[in-house]
Amino acid sequence: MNFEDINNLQNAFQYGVNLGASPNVVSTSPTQSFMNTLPRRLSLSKQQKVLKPFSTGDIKILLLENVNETAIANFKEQGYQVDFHKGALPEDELIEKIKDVHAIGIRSKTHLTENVLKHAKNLVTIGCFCIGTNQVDLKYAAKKGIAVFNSPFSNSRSVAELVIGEIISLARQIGDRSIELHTGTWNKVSNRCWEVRGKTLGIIGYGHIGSQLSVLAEAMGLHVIYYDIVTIMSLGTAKQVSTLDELLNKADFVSLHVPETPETKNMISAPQFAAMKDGAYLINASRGTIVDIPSLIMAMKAKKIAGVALDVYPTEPGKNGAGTFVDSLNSWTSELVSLPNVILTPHIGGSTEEAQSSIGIEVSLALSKYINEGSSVGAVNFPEINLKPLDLDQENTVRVLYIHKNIPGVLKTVNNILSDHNIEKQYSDSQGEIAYLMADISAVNQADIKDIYEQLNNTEDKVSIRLLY
Ligand SMILES: NC(=O)c1ccc[n+]([C@@H]2O[C@H](COP(=O)([O-])OP(=O)(O)OC[C@H]3O[C@@H](n4cnc5c(N)ncnc54)[C@H](O)[C@@H]3O)[C@@H](O)[C@H]2O)c1
Ligand SMILES: O=C(O)CC[C@@H](O)C(=O)O
Repeated sequence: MNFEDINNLQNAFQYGVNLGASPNVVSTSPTQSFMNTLPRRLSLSKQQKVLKPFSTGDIKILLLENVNETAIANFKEQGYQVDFHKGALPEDELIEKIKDVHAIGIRSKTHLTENVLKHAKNLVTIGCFCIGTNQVDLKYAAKKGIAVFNSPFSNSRSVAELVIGEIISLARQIGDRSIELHTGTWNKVSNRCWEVRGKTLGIIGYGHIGSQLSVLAEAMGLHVIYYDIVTIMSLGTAKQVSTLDELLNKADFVSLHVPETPETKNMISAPQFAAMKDGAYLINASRGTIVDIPSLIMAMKAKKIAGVALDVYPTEPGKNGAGTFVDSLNSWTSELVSLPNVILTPHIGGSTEEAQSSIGIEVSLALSKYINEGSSVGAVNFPEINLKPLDLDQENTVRVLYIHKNIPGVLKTVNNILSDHNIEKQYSDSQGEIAYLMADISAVNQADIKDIYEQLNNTEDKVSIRLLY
């Protein structure tokens, strides 16, 4: 990018970046109306200076997987160009599209691997409009200077509520009774149908979702035990157990709420099914790789496990539609669907109006703040830094956003370049191989901007650079 490109961009941002402007949020419930105040609560003051972002073209945002309309509205309000798609894209199309966008918004189906990201020439930031970020190569993204944001808890309650519904549905075999009646069969039975009161729920992973579930489950009279790799304060009368086996030995219902990591891959497999109580139930609304499904099928056929609810799968279809959940996707599909008391949902744990609308607002604000101001607060792969927005009277102040390799001597080089000017504020932090410096430089004229840009751009250890003014 040369300086002329930079100047040509300014008109593209004539709509400014005031995040406080009306958000066009859809309101559907009391919870929602609280969440709808989020943009106002996070808004920039009217007295703040509107910074003009630079890039090689207008800011282009690619939104996949039916990201909520609240995000589209927020991005459009920034003046960005939004390319919206309901589903995920096949890899070749994704590679074509990602080549010239500055930001991409995805959910769980789009895999932003090194192979995809290496084609992203202008990508500044990635928004995961969900909790999980395992679908993104976070390390490679950081190496390329791309900040990744997510929504750490906006759909936690929705998942916990789904699991509560599934606990009762499994205990009462509701899925099977419903399928039977749909096909004309009246089957009024009580055999092996239970109340949940007094039973034990074992929660694996006591984070945002696991702890919400704990509170809801106790309200229904379940005893709660949980296993986590860190010691976590229990809510209510729940008790942390020290081993996974102890939890599996004691729980009537086991619910998984751990992230996808190398340690959690096939965390529940044949030995763990063997350790579970006879007739126990399993619920997985975390990630599909955590349960070894062929072992689950064996445990169910042996009547060791009385029922299972799955919301996530090792491989999931990229789009909605008939004929997508079949053996060619996961070889065991037809065997699994033929078993009794198996509740299967299409990764809808976080799919409620409330959650999706909140996530849309939260992640689009984080991306806009990063694009417009450089604030990386909330980034999951990147040093989190922020400087307060510039005031209107700071007319000749330039904000330098400099991402560089985390090696000795870089700051000395950068500060040598900046030393002819007044560095009003500077904030720098590092995470792993990457470091990020934000600096506000005052008394800078147009020619100085060009000079600062070119000098910084020529530094050896630069990963990427943006100047805002
Ligand atoms: N089905 C859905 O639609 C849906 C929606 C949201 C989240 N999720 C999934 O649920 C997972 C959990 O979400 P969360 O917000 O509660 O995450 P979280 O980070 O708040 O909590 C995860 C907990 O798991 C623990 N943990 C990590 N590794 C562990 C291990 N090996 N053994 C035991 N405990 C371990 C952590 O210490 C933490 O307490 C997410 O990572 C995501 O994959 C699914
Ligand atoms: O909305 C999605 O696709 C993902 C939901 C969930 O798995 C998450 O990680 O938040």
